[in-house]
Amino acid sequence: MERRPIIAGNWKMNLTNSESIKFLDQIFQMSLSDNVEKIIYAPSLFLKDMIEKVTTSGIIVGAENCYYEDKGAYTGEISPLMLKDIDCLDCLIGHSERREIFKEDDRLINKKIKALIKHGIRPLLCVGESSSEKDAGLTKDKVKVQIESAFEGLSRDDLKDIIIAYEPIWAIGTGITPTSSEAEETIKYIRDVIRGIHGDLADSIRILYGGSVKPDNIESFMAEENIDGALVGGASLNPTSYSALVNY
Ligand SMILES: O=C[C@H](O)COP(=O)(O)O
Repeated sequence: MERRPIIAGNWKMNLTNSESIKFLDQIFQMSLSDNVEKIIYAPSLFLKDMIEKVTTSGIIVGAENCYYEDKGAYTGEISPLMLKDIDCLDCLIGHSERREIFKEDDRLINKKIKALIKHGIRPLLCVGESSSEKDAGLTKDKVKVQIESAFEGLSRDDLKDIIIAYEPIWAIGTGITPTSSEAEETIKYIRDVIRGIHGDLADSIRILYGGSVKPDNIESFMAEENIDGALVGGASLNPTSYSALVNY
């Protein structure tokens, strides 16, 4: 099945507001492939300005995180309702930095996915193993549990637009990556896990690879049958390298 590739940037806590606007001004001058879906997940503070600015550029702006309640006494959090109100219809969920530093577990991530879907916001769910889990041969067990817990209580129709990113934690920001065939093997396995839950949804769902993706290695990942794109941290912060990734 034909799946449109996605190149998604995750800016994390890096650029300032003025740098984010400068990034967009620069990228608007560059020619970007229409064959690729382009998403930038940005800090919540900049989302409204960025969404107003991207208009017809073909770039989608998403949030890096959100809470699962609509409103209430949750100091420091933002809700899916708030995202929807500013036309932010994409959100990263379960990034390993959220899981590790902010102690988010699979149950919380499942609640967040349900809340996003309820509001018509498309989640991009991150999964992946740590270095010690990899060394212990637990990669497949880990991603299976993460996918099954994230999908719990959700129908095939609920999940039709979800995007998955497989990000081995040991590859994030390290310059070390699995080979493209190792990433392909795990991503193919994730597709099989999805097939076990929701049948042929597995054929249409887009699964990205993330972890030290750069303009000089993107092609090898994109050449793999089951890898539908990349979730990129560091190399998405600069318009020149982000555009090189989009035009891989
Ligand atoms: O969400 C993106 C990933 O954490 C990858 O980050 P990186 O490209 O800087 O390794």
